[in-house]
Amino acid sequence: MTIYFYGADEVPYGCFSNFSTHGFDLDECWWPTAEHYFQAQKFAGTRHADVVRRAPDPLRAAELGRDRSRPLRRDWVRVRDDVMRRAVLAKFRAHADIRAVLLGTGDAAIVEDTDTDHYWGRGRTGAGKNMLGRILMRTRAQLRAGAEVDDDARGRPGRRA
Ligand SMILES: Nc1c(N[C@@H]2O[C@H](COP(=O)(O)O)[C@@H](O)[C@H]2O)[nH]c(=O)[nH]c1=O
Repeated sequence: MTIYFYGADEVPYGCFSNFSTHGFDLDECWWPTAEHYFQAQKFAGTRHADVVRRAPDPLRAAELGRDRSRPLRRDWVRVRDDVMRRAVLAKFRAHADIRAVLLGTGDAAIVEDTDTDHYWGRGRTGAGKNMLGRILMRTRAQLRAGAEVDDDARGRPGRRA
């Protein structure tokens, strides 16, 4: 089975979108959405990162992050997947309700269903890299493994893969 998502308002999988309003603490700051965190990291270490963090909504954060009149950090292409992994993990760690939605997808494939993004999503042809979907699936596996560790720590038998 494959789960497709895109719009943040879709039920039940809109919470997989980086535009969903599920904030979290990371790097000693509060981030209103994963999109705010992701876009701000393009300018990490500069004042503009904080401008992006304080954007009124994720769409504005994305606009600010995509504004190429501001220089991107030089290592962006190398670090962007890790930035996205950290954002997605922090988001799902912070919210039990959406963590349950993610864990409830079992082993289904998760795909960001966008025509326009061939890297984070499936892209126009469907052959896109789907990095956001892949990161969600990896996060799901990490959260599942973490739950097993917690079970063990409380002396209960943990499920093992
Ligand atoms: N969901 C969603 C988008 N997609 C998001 O855009 C981000 C990639 O940005 P960039 O690497 O700057 O092109 C990433 O979080 C991807 O999931 N873009 C939008 O304009 N609207 C939207 O509703």
